[in-house]
Amino acid sequence: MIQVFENKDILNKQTADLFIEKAQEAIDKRDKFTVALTGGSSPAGLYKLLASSAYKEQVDWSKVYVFWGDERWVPLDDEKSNAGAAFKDFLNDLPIPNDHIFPMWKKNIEPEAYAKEYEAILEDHLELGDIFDLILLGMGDDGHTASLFPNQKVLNEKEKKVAAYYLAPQNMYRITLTAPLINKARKIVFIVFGEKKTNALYEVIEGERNSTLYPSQLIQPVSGNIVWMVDKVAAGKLSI
Ligand SMILES: O=C(O)[C@H](O)[C@@H](O)[C@H](O)[C@H](O)COP(=O)(O)O
Repeated sequence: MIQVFENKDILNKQTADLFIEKAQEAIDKRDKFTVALTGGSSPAGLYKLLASSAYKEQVDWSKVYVFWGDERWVPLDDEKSNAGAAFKDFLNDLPIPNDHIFPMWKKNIEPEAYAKEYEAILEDHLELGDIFDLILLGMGDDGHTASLFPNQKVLNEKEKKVAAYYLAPQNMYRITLTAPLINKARKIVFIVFGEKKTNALYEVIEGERNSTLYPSQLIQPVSGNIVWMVDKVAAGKLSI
């Protein structure tokens, strides 16, 4: 499903409402809510809203478990850290127990080894070992999502739930949930806005099927429960 909003502010508000709804539903049914956050700049507005007084009281944060969809392999105090940004944007302001928050980075360990450790963490906390209640995703202007970048071997990963690899064009390691794991989520929400995304969004949604070039095409949850929250500008080339 694609939902097009007039602007980024309305998009963020609707996404915050959806987040709250999914959190309440999961807590009512299973007494916990497991969410994977996205990095990059797209979620900042959403995160700030969730920590604002209008939203904060609507969730029992003590039952929330926070993971990430992907991470740049840098310490949390590095400005490139997805986890570091999320702490600043909202996690520091919410009463989530520290041992419910699982950044995809740890010191004194190699990224590949931590990917294995992260799989074990997921197995301990997710229902049936791999079902997230909600996964938030952004999309790059090249059509990547999480750290599933065009032309990378990780796109073919079928066994691992979490993979780490050296991303040569960025000269850094990336760690990411793999597409098969992401696709098991109960609900996937993409957040996409701005004119830099217009072309890639068109290719991903309506272009030829080519997930090597447009990895976001790999994201098709088994539940069928995916929603693209997009603004009018990003949706500019879509036929809807
Ligand atoms: O670590 C990352 O870079 C991401 O998680 C990545 O997949 C991001 O969501 C897109 O690149 C969109 O980035 P922006 O939100 O900055 O446009």
